[in-house]
Amino acid sequence: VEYTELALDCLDLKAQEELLSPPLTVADAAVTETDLAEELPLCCCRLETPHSGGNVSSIDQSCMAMESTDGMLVRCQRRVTKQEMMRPSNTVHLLVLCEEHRAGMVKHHCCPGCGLFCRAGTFMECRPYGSISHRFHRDCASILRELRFCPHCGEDASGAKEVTVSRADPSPSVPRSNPGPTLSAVATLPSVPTMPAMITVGILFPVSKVKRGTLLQFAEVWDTVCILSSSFSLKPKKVKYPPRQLYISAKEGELQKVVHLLGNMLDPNFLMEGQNKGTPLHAAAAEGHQEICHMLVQAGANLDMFDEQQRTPLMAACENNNVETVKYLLRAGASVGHKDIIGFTCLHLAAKLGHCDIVHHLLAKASKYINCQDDGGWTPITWAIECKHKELVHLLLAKGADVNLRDKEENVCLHWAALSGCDDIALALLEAQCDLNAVNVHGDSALHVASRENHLECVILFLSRGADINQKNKEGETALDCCVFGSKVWTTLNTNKKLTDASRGRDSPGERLLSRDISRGYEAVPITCVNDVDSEPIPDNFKYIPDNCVTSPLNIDRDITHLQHCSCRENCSSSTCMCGQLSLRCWYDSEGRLPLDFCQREPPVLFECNHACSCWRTCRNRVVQNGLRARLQLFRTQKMGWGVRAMQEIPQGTFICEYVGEIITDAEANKRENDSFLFTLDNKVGDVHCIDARLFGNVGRFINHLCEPNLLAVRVFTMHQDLRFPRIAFFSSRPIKAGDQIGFDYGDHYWRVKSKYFSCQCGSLKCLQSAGSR
Ligand SMILES: C[S@@+](CC[C@H](N)C(=O)[O-])C[C@H]1O[C@@H](n2cnc3c(N)ncnc32)[C@H](O)[C@@H]1O
Repeated sequence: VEYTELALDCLDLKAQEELLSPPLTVADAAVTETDLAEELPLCCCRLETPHSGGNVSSIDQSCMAMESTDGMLVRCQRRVTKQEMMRPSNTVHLLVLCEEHRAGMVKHHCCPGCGLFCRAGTFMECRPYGSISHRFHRDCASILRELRFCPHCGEDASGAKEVTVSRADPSPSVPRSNPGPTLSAVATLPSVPTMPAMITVGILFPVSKVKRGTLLQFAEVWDTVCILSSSFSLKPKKVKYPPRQLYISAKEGELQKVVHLLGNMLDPNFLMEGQNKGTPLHAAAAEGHQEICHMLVQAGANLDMFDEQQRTPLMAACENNNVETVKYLLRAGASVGHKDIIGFTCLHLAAKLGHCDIVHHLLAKASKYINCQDDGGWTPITWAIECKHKELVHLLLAKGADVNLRDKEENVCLHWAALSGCDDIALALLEAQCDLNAVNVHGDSALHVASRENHLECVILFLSRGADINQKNKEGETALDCCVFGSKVWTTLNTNKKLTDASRGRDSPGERLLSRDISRGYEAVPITCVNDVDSEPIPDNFKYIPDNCVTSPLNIDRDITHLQHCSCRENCSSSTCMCGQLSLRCWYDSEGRLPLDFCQREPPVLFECNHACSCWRTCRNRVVQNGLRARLQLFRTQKMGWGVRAMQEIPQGTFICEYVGEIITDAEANKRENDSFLFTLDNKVGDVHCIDARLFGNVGRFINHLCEPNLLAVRVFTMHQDLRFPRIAFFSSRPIKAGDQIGFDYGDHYWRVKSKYFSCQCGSLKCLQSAGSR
């Protein structure tokens, strides 16, 4: 046997094709190239297929075997004597072989992964029956590793050893301790027409040499693979691969194989059984192979395909902290807001695992999901707290995470910090206005939780910030009752209780929490009720409702065909958005606020996008319909009965709440005895109607008149556009500080009527309606 090694730089691709394509193309064998692919990875080494006629003669036909010999690709040139065909792998056509290579097949010396004869070099060898050695390449076919059995005999491959076979003596094998470089079955071709018995046609090169760090253009790689694969007759569309191969190659990072398989029309959206029915894109994203992700996307992979857990490829990349892949998928348009089977978004996954960079990129792309709740009501920051990812907690706080959102058990973030015992996280949460006295469904405050968990630092922090030592949960237990008797926590709580009880006699009665949520969970954020003024109990002479209601029919026009609607395909914020040409003009900025120059003297009527629009439910022109988001508290005022105050800083233009009640006719309003909760829908169209919040209402019914108002009432239409019935929405007319009472101007007409009975108690130096000012 002679070997001729050729320098790579003398290759001429056209000559290569001419040289090798004709003898390696077995056109007549196509009929037998059937379902063998389905049977892989077990070999067909001893399966002979009679040639089905045609013009191949033993005189002019040379052997088609290809060998891998010490990293070189070598092709046999011997004459064949028998017209039987054999198939070493499903990656190659049926081959006519010389006697020596037929014998090699029978000995299982051909790798079923790539179809090369394992002549010399480093291979895996399985010896189930002592003498016969079954050879295959360790990294050649990922399917072999995946299935973990010898592709020749099906025996457990854990017994297989890596061996080095010398060129001179192919039979003895030596176990290797240090595996050599990974080989992939791709070769380049020579241009010299030398025809010895064996001819070297190129070198096998490691997959790792594939260009990294840049996204290869599909066409570039595809061309390369088409040319290279011609050496094996791997002509696109002629070989039938199992569809799962694409998933496996995508997972293994085999870029060129992926491109080749895509060229063979393997479905990029194939759902892989046993792998959560993920797609190849899931696999590549999970492993961080962004070049492969790109190839798959180019070939039509669905970016937002769900697996069995309803997770997308972006989620897989986030979970595995593959920052570059996440960035690629986001640029390609993957959706950030998808939820999996337990309500997790990408942000939840990244936050739970403490992947700061990923969270940062996700928020840069779509900050609106920062407070998205999973099926347990947990937001990304809840997970970050629970898992003690301090840096991430600070990042999420800086990006505006809401620390007072309640989970399904009505815990706020502080409860979870108390449970995890992270006092520095707890401190950051208190600085971010997390409610220290919030209680969950069990009536437990954060102090209860920290005491029960024996977290001394948290207990000290909460007490120093004024936590109520005497607050009882639903079992009637105080924090002191929850901790271990005699522990340091117990001593601390006990001392604090003695001091608190001793000072109680001197001080005025403290603030009483009358309700942790007057909306009974109907609003997205709870509205607490407190009284530190008198003994008045919580107002219970009305029914809290989140939306307007009727008690007799009013025939509101809800005909969908009567709705003005937009045709925007996106979120109504682009320069091409057509809403501006309709009454649906979007007034809201990217934060959902009215602009600073919004006309407060005569506010325009707002039309938000609706269900007849083409835009998404998440479009920018929807704020009031998304409901109350500001943190409010019902409190007992000194002179105006109940009032409402802000529990957070509120920038100008923010939607605060709606004035909700029973919609009635003007005639009905005139009949009603108590007019304290009437709001006239003075809309100048048809009959006049009012909203009466006396019997049915929301938090808006408790908002008092202020002569220096910080609220502005705006008429808004959302899901219907019957002009007789606008919704009344309050927006902040100036910045509001946490703790400030909120109020609007009841109007001169109101005070002309009411001043006979009482005067304004707003307490402002600029009060216009007090007894003294009239
Ligand atoms: C819509 S309710 C507001 C909630 C009310 N404070 C309560 O306790 O139910 C309106 C009533 O509140 C009282 N009120 C509101 N603003 C006031 C003000 N500036 N001065 C005095 N009373 C006021 C009046 O009794 C008025 O009829």
